[in-house]
Amino acid sequence: MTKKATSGAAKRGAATPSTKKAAPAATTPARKTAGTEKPASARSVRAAVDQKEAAQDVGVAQPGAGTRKSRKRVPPAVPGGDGHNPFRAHMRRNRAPEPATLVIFGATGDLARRKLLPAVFGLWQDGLLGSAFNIVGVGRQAMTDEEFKDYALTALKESKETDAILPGNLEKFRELLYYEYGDFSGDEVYDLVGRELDRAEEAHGGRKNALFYLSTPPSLFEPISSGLGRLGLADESEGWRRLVIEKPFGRDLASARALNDAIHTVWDESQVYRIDHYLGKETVQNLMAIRFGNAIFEPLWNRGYVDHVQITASEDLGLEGRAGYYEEAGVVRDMLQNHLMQLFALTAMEAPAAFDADAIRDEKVKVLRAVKEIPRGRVKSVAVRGQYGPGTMDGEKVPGYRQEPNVKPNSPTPTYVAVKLEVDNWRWQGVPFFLRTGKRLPKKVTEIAVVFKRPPLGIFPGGLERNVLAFRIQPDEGVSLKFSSKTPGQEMVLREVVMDFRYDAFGAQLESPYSRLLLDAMLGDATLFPREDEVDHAWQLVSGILEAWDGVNAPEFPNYTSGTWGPEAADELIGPDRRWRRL
Ligand SMILES: NC(=O)C1=CN([C@@H]2O[C@H](COP(=O)(O)OP(=O)(O)OC[C@H]3O[C@@H](n4cnc5c(N)ncnc54)[C@H](OP(=O)(O)O)[C@@H]3O)[C@@H](O)[C@H]2O)C=CC1
Ligand SMILES: O=C1O[C@H](COP(=O)(O)O)[C@@H](O)[C@H](O)[C@H]1O
Repeated sequence: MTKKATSGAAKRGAATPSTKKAAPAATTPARKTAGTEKPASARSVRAAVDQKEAAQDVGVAQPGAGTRKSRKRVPPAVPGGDGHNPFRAHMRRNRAPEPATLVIFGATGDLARRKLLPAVFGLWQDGLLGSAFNIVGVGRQAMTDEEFKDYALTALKESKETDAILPGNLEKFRELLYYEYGDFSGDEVYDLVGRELDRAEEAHGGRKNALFYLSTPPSLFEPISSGLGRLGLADESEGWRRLVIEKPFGRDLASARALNDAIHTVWDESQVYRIDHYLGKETVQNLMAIRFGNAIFEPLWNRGYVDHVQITASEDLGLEGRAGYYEEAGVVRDMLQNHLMQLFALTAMEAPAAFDADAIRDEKVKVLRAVKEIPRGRVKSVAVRGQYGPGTMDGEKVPGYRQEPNVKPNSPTPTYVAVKLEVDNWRWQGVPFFLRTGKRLPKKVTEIAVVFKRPPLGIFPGGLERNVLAFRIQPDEGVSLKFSSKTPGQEMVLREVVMDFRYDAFGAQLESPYSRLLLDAMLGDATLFPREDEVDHAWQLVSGILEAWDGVNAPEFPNYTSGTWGPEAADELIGPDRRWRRL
C-alpha cells in the first residue's frame, strides 16, 4: 500500500514556496503581441453579467442558457407532466459550482480539442457552471489570447462531441477564454497562471477557486503538479484548488506509487481527481443504480445464483495513429488496469454504506483486494494476450498492428487481453469474472453480462439455458434480461427471449462522460474518480501480467485476424462449459 498523505494542510504548508507570485512584472514574457491586453474591467463586466444572470436562477438564466443536443427530443409524457423536462432538472442537481477558473494544461492537444472544450462548452451553455467561470488554456506554443480563442472555437465547431450551438453562444463563450504558455519545467508559466487567478478574483466574488486539468503527456504530470506547488497554487487559503489528472496514472505499480508520492508532497488526496472516463458514462453509473436501487437483483447477485460474469470492451478501431503512445502502453495499461478494473469493481463490490465518494471507493478497494493475485507464474493459466493481424472490417481491408505507421515490424505489444479474475470473498467464491478487451474486434461494444446458473432440473424439452442480465454500457445503451419462455403452440417447448430496457426510452441522448466528470470535479464530488488506493490495487493486479509480457515477443503474434473476436486461446480460457458472448 502506498502511504496516505498526512495532514493536507501540513503538506501544503511545507510545499508552499516563498516564491509564490513573485515579481510578476519581471516574469511577463514577450507575448500577446496582437494587442490582446485584457482590461480587468472587461472580465469583471462579463463575470458580473454572468453573476447576475446566475443569481436570478442558477437553474435557468445562465450565460448560454439553452438546450443541449441531448434535449432536442421531447421526453415521453410523465405522470402529471407539464412539459417540464425531468432530465434537465436532474442534470442541474441541487447546487452549482462556486465561481472558478478551469486551467487546462495541454489545451492545444487532441483530448482538449475533441473532448474537453466541447464538454465545458456544453456545461456552460446549459448554465451548469455557476455564476462566474473562465478558462485558461496553458500550452507550450506561443499564442495570443485571441489566437487561442480562435483555436478553441474552431475546435468546438469541428468536434463531433459539441452540443448544438445556440445563436450567439460561441461569441459569449469566447469571452471566457484566456491563454498562457511557457516551459512546464520552469516557474514562469505557473506564475502567469497564478496571475490569471488574481485577475479573476474580483469577478469571482473575491475567491480564487481553480481546477487544474492535466491533459498533457503523463511525463508532465509530476512536473506540473510540482510547479503549481512551488508557486503556492495548491494552497487553498484563497479558494479551493483541485488537480485533475488524466490517464495513464503511472506505467506500472512502482511508477504509479512514485507519482502518487510526488503529488502528495504538494496536494492532499482530497484535492486529487484521477480521471477514468468510463466512470463518467451514464450507463456505468446505472450499474450502481440498478444494483442498489432495486430489491430484486441483489439477492441473486452472489455465488448462489451467478455462474460467471463477462466484462467486454471491444473496439473495432485500430491504432488511429497513436503508435507513439500505444507501443509504450499496450492493451493492459491502456484499458485493463483502469477502465475494465473499474467496471469489475463496480459489479463485484458490496453495497456501500452511503452514496458518497469514500463509502463507494472503500467498497471498490475491498473487492479489488479480494481478487486472487496473479503473480507471473499464474499468468499463463488466467490470461491470454493477442495482437491483430491484417483483415477485413466492414468489407475494407485493414492492416495488421505491425503494419500500422510507426509500429516496430516485430512489435510485441498486445492489442487484446482476456483475463480470469477469481474473487476470494463470501459473495463470489467460485464465480469467475472474465474480462476481455481488444482493438480491431468485429464491433465497438462494451457490456457487463451477469450469467446465472442453469436451472437445477430440466422438466421441459429443450436445453437448460443460463439467464443473462446484460448491461449494455455502449452503444445502444440499456439493460436486457435473457430468459426462457414457452413458444406458442401445443408443445411445452422453451425458447430464449429477451426483456429489454433501452435508454432512449428516456428521450434523452446521454451526456459526455467528460461533462459529467468535469462538473463533479468543479463541485468537489470525487465519487466517480478513482482514489489512490484503488489505482494502487488495480496496478497490483496487473503487475504479474505486465512482468510476464512486457517486451517479451509472443512468437504467435499476430494471433487474431482483424474483424474477429480475438485469439482462440481466449475461448479456451473461458471454456469448456462457458462461451464468450457474441455481441
Ligand atoms: N486523446 C484522447 O482521446 C485521450 C487522451 N487521454 C490522455 O490525455 C492526455 C493528453 O492526451 P492528448 O491530448 O491525446 O495528447 P496530445 O499529445 O495531443 O496533447 C498533449 C498536450 O500537451 C502538450 N505538450 C506535449 N509535450 C509538452 C511539453 N514537453 N511541454 C509542454 N507541453 C507539452 C501538447 O502541446 P503541443 O500541442 O504543442 O504538442 C498538447 O497541448 C494524455 O495523458 C492522454 O493519455 C486519455 C484518454 C483519451
Ligand atoms: O482510454 C481509452 O479509451 C478508449 C475507448 O474509450 P470509449 O469511451 O470509446 O470506449 C480507447 O480507444 C483508447 O485506446 C483508450 O486510451
